[in-house]
Amino acid sequence: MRHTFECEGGKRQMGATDAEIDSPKASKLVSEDGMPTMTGECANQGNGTRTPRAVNGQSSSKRDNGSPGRETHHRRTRSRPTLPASTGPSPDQQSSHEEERERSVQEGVPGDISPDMLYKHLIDRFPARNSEIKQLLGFFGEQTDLMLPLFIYGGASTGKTSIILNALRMMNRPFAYASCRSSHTPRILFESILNQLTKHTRSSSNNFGSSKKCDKLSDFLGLLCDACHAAALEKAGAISKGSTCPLKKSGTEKVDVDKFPKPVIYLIFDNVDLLLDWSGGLRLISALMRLSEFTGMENLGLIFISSLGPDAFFSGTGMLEPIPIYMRDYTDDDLYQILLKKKPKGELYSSFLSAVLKPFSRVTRRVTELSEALERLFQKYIEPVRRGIVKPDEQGKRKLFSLIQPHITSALHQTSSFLISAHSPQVNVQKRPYGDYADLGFQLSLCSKYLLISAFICSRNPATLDATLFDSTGGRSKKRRRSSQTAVDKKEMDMQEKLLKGPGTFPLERLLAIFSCISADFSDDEEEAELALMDHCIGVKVSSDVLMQISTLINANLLYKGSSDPFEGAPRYRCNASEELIQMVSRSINFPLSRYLYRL
Ligand SMILES: Nc1ncnc2c1ncn2[C@@H]1O[C@H](COP(=O)(O)OP(=O)(O)OP(=O)(O)O)[C@@H](O)[C@H]1O
Repeated sequence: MRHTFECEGGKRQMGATDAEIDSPKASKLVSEDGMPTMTGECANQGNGTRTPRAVNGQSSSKRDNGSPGRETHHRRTRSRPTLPASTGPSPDQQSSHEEERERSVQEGVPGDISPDMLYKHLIDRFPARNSEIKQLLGFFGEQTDLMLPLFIYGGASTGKTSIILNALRMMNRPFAYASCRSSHTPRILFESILNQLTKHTRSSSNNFGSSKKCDKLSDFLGLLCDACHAAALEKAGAISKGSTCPLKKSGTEKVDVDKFPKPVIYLIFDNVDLLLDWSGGLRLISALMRLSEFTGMENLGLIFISSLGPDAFFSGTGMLEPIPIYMRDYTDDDLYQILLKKKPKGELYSSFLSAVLKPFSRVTRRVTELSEALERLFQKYIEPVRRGIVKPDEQGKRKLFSLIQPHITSALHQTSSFLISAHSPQVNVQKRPYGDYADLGFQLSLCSKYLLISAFICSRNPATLDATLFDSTGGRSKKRRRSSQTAVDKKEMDMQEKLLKGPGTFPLERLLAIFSCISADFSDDEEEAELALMDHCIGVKVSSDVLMQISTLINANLLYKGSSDPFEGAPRYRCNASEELIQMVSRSINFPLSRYLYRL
């Protein structure tokens, strides 16, 4: 089939996100000055030959040493409009986290940018991601280079989405983005992609409707071909405006587009791990992976973003796996660099971070959550400097630290309670006033409640006390020795230090041992059946049931499972729940928590 197009620049910005496109206010983003937001570009290969990308991520075109690509065409600078603070209500409205992310994506985008500058800008914007960014830019190559599907995976808030979207925006590549979190049915997912490719803005004038109704994959394939073709033509039109490009024609003269390589249209599917919970989700993702094959469009750049690794999707399916790119978790040093970057001229912030980051990063390692939690504490920290009571010199910093110390523990507790309520829809604490806690019907099973309490005890108490608190039959030792004043002082200091460090980690065996002790003594008639099951579970061989409950607690972010210790070889766990929450859980099952907690 031969296609023709008119050599005119696109009138609107390509690759707008769900939030932009679906928002009633999105039209503002498109072209406030009535000018096209795409830059005039000219493909470096005007001879119609395509450049397939090598699997190692390097385009077959030559690259500068250490740089992700080579400048081969001219770009015009164009300022980009910023996303409004609130995108207003829309059927596809994204969560505040996603809105924040979209805003960050829009941050100062230079227009006329070489691959070297692009790389430098990205590693500056996203510290601790140098190698991943280099790898990614290698896969993108030039704008007409074909790309194998990419599978970007890693933990929450590791920059997977922001880095991809930032890179594509800065390269001014055409793309459509859909998150399976906000687009929670196949229909919304398909329509969101089509809306973006066809520049359709949902607004009151079209009753917030999509460009096309599309709830079947077969319909999507057909409509996607047309939408991508239109987007490619628009991009090629913009390319043809470059003065040295063989595509350049004057006015509205028709050009045979099949003679020239089509620009790659990138389709980004975010949070695809959620597809595993959709009925037929696995089939859908395997179809999405093969979109190029099903539509016959080789110029599709498919990018899948997931918090689960490829094994969760492709293991044993016989499917051709996309190229995996792993975004590793951030270390404390990485988090320090990232947070510091957000505070220019942050000398005081640097010493503040050195003092408090460690305990907070044990509660959450998500960049946005960490920076929000620390910001509140930082305001307290610098208050004496603002009021002129303390000077920001070395001595002053020590004073500031001693002043902030008493606030750290409560800030940690506040943060962990807030995060638990935010991450666990079942334990919806923040919507209830404090007095209602006792009435909250926890959706946790009895077994999970005991496990959670056991985890809290493990995290709170030193392991050396286990033998004192729990005797071999599961009972509690009532013996208590009187302590001297010095011993009490030492204990107090130890305890303060422990609280400052945040909840401690423990091995699975310790959790199960304490679980077995505390669950043995407490039962009533109503709970007998479940406890009987528990007794069965905690026999010599721990059944997979208990392990499943543990993994549920991990998924709800109530329990944290670390990576394996290189010496012990087994992962260590930590309880993320606040004392307030654990007390609530204990009350709900009449468990005498205070008897088991190490206090002075
Ligand atoms: N290396 C980094 N430097 C600066 N900011 C970062 C970095 N990594 C993540 N962030 C910030 O963290 C926030 C979350 O990032 P992003 O949404 O891209 O992560 P994600 O891995 O896609 O998360 P999720 O899996 O939850 O969707 C964004 O505000 C982003 O700017």
